[in-house]
Amino acid sequence: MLTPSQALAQILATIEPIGDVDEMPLTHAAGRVLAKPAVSDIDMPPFRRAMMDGFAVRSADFDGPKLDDGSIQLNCCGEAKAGAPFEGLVLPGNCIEIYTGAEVPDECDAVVMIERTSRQGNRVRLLDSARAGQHVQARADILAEGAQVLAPGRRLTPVDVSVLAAIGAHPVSVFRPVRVSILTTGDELVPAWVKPQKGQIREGNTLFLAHRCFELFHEVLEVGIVPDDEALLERDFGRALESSDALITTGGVSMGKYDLVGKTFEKLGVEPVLHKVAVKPGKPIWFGMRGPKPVLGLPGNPVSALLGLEAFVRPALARLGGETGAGTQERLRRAVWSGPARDAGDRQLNYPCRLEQDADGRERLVPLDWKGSADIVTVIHAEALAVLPADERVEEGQTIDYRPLGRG
Ligand SMILES: Nc1nc2c(c(=O)[nH]1)N[C@H]1C(S)=C(S)[C@@H](COP(=O)(O)OP(=O)(O)OC[C@H]3O[C@@H](n4cnc5c(N)ncnc54)[C@H](O)[C@@H]3O)O[C@H]1N2
Ligand code: MOO
Repeated sequence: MLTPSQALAQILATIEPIGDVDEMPLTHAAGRVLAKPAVSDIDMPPFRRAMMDGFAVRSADFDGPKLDDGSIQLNCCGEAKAGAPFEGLVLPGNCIEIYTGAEVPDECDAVVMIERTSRQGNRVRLLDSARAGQHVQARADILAEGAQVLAPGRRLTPVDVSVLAAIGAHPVSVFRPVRVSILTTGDELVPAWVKPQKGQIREGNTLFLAHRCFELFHEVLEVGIVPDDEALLERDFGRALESSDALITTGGVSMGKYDLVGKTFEKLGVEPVLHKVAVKPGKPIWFGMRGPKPVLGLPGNPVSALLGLEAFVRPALARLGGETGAGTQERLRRAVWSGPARDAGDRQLNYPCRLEQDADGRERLVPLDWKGSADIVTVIHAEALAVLPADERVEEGQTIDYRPLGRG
């Protein structure tokens, strides 16, 4: 059986990005994936910029004779404010009043903060001597015109969008979002608003999966329950596959007589790539492709579906959507196992934990009292899934990987 890392590598190697590009106004660009390099059309700042309110001076003026208290006097010959530069020349012995963000005149090379000055009419006394460059930001100090700020494949954050505005990348070329359908199978399943009768359970997997897909900026087209009936499965999976870029299902992928999902996928022309991964929970995951469309059958147990989403579906959809960065990788961090020594068994064990910080600031994984892959209730309190490697024993105090749970 494949390890989770091997399975993910195979999934990522199989999926090609959709590649369709939209031109988006920056007001709607956060969460979308950049399709072309973002290059600055300006220097940042575009001119030498005052970083304090005060007086723009020629630092050489401070080399001359000083008053008894060490200060010097200059003549104030004008002002510059953000958006309204000083138009004249600042001759030796002169300064101008200047405000934060304003352009520093070419003749000046320093700004003295207003707090270190006193003024009477046009006579300004400067208590501190000025070092060349003081409180002046050089042109293009932050960024030069023509520099690439972001590479394609990046899912844009709110900070990115603010930078794209500053460099003139509006509208911005982004990949269109992935359209995904999410279906669950099982004759026992009823929706949240139905009181379960004998043998029935309320289903929540589709809601978890759909909300995670929203958080990950995908479009969710269809969400629903399909009974364990070959004809209905074929009809509903087939319809969802026609309209969507990817199909995610949950339930019906293990060995029982009514586990019809893999069989239905194959009837619909989905090419199988893998079935079963050495991971607990989540073992019977099914993955295949119909043309360019990934099809992922997750197990029905709710925590198995969660593991499948975090470990495989999240990176798979990120790749389909054109992402190239961390979103397409396994999301793993390191922390100290703070439970009793534990054997993982023959599959990688993903165990729900709280995350705590010890006195030294190190993160600790505190295992919850979890009842296995059907127990999603305990996972309410989990911030992480500790990753206990297959066929190994993890001792208390040992540093191991974990999968963070949460929005990212
Ligand atoms: N003989 C074997 N039996 C099982 C194996 C195996 O290898 N050999 N694998 C086990 C493992 S591991 C898992 S995980 C489960 C997965 O089973 P399925 O994917 O076929 O899921 P179902 O049988 O349809 O359902 C399992 C469980 O989850 C509940 N469920 C289903 N859908 C939902 C939903 N949308 N929301 C909430 N709960 C759901 C369902 O009622 C069942 O209780 O198979 C083992 N068996
Ligand atoms: O792999 Mo199953 O998901 O253990 O419960």
